[in-house]
Amino acid sequence: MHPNALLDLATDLLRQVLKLDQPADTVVSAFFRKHRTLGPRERHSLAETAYAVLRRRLLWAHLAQSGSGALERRLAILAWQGSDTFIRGALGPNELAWLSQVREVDTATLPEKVRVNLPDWLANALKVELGEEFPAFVAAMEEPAPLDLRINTLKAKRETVLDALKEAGIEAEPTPYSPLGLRVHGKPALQKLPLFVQGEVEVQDEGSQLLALMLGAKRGEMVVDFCAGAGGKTLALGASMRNTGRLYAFDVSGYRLEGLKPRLARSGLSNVYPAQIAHERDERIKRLAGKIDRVLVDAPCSGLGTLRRNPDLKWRQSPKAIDELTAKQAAILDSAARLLKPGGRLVYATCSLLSRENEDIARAFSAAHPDFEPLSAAELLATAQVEQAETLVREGMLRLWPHRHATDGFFAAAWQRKA
Ligand SMILES: C[S@@+](CC[C@H](N)C(=O)[O-])C[C@H]1O[C@@H](n2cnc3c(N)ncnc32)[C@H](O)[C@@H]1O
Repeated sequence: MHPNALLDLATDLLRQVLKLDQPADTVVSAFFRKHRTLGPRERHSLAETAYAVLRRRLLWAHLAQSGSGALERRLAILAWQGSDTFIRGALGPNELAWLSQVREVDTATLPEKVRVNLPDWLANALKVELGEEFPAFVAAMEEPAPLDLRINTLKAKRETVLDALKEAGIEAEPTPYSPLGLRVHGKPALQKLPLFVQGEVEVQDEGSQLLALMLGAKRGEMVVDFCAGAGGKTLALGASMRNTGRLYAFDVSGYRLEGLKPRLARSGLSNVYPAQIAHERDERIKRLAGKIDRVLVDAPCSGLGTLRRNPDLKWRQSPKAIDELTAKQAAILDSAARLLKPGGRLVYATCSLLSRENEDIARAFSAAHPDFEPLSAAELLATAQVEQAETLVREGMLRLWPHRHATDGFFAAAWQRKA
């Protein structure tokens, strides 16, 4: 495709993505469905350019002020993710001169807000969380998230998968904390590899693997994954139960649960019972009250721990949305806790970075439920063979950060229901 035509498409895509009324990946997928003739390289440049703009939106918007023409076109030029020679082929003499001039700007001299690329409410909250680590966090948000795999222990061992990947020309290494994880170098296509098709591995961030390990689900138990979604953690729990017992995968979204089906088929698990519930107080929950050994609440949250993958979230979330989420999180945790038998284990988890969605919810739950004893995350993780477990924990709760642990941002707290 001629550079001009591709830049026009990038401009059009950015116009849609920057409405921020839908998740960026939804907008990008719909755009590619509409433009079916685009090749893989062109898709890659368009999608990566859109994400690059979202990641550093305030910086690009600041630099774009000096140019002329459609704002989205200027943003696409500045953030272009593809060959420089190619994009220059789309520019007229004025744009070329402008681009050279903008590239001379020393970004270190720009105002802080433009350098951190976060809305004020979020930057302020994260400064409180992180103190002097805030700049390291900001820098980490500009790095791509790694590609991690979880070994399906029903079907394979980490060493054999590592060898098979090597044979396929894919480099990987064991993840530093999860005993079930591999971190793959680069972004190779894995979907067609026999070990993926046959369910020996699943793509799962190392942090997500650690949450499932904290639940410690065992053979023959009754376990509930209360907010199962497309089942990332369900699959890990089912394997940890050695495909025995009963694992209920609940979610209010039938659409998300549908996504679990092909993954379940690959995994070889037959102990999983997916069920759509109407809300957290559904009849089904009442029927199972007091009967369950372990419950994971992977609560709906702001998702801010996944900003490297979903940079649009920082512009789409708001303090008001967080207020609504925290009310929901508390209600779900409260209801899910009723499921537990005496002696049973409850884990509350999010992929949020904000204490409002994390420690505050956990502390309020502890205060309102003296019959639930808080458990030490470090001890639970160490028991699950997690290396350096104590470095993953703050005040007894799991707290993972992209800049510290190279995982997505995650939180988890655990309790035991008193006998
Ligand atoms: C963080 S996502 C779950 C991700 C999933 N556990 C995984 O590992 O792939 C949160 C899920 O909670 C679901 N959810 C929202 N409200 C709920 C409720 N009241 N009861 C149960 N699930 C709910 C959402 O549909 C969403 O799938």
